[in-house]
Amino acid sequence: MNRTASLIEATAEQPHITIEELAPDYPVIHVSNPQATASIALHGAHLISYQPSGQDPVIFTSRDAVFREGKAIRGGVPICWPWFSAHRDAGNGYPSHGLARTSFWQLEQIECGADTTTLVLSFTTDGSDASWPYACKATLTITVGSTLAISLRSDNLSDSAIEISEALHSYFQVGMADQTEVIGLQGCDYVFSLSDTEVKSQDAPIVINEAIDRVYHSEATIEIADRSNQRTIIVEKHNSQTTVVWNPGAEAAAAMGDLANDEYHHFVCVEPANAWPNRMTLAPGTSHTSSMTVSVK
Ligand SMILES: O=P(O)(O)OC[C@H]1O[C@@H](O)[C@H](O)[C@@H](O)[C@@H]1O
Repeated sequence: MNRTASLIEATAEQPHITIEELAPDYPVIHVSNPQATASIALHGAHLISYQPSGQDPVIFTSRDAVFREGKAIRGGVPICWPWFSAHRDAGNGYPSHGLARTSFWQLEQIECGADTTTLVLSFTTDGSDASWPYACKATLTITVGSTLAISLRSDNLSDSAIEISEALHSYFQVGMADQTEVIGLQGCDYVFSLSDTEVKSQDAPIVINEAIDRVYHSEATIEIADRSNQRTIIVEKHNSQTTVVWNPGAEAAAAMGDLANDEYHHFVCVEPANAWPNRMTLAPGTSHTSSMTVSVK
């Protein structure tokens, strides 16, 4: 039985769930409950849309996104795990942002409540991949309701300590990025991407009016003030000590085959993470869970 048929069978009794095959053997789980709709690709456990009732979509996915095994989806909430950004042996050509976002996950559980739908998905490594010779497990819990909650648990299943970095690489939809402020990182230290070592301090809310790629040391709640849509997206974090803010700007966007040229205007990535000085060291048999809750006001 292929992945789509298995998912259709496993979710047949679930009232909020329909399954669509976006590409051969590439299923997407659509959620529709009284409070919101959402879609999650089994590939990467990748949330590709979230829209609370009566609101514009909160999550952006490119109209040029590619849905194919081994290719990361442009937009949504890519799960960067078990490493964020370049692999520590980047010279080996290992993929950016970890193995999990370009692999199929397992659906473990679905719970349909009155107003919420919760999905639990997992991805396990057995140590056989040269880029990640460790046994560990990621468990992602996504709750779709009037708010969106996503938690990522990392379990070290091996006999030695493992260093893990991660991000919930969320693409938030905005009317116009250059009329959007990211508020909440004032006073925090940051670096320009992870290749830079000079630490700077953020002195004011961030306006997304040029290419930006900054990694902040911060646990703070973030507000994305979208002036053109007259709404604010609030990102609350738990056990996440890093926040990445990214938008490619015009030039880099034009070079990306899976992002239409004008689309960089319509999202900002605010990524709850544990990276940079906040990589996690998990002792054998231990776990760590980080999470975010997204709401709109
Ligand atoms: O193109 P990718 O692999 O999805 O990465 C997009 C961006 O993701 C951000 O998290 C990184 O800080 C950027 O450096 C990177 O360019």
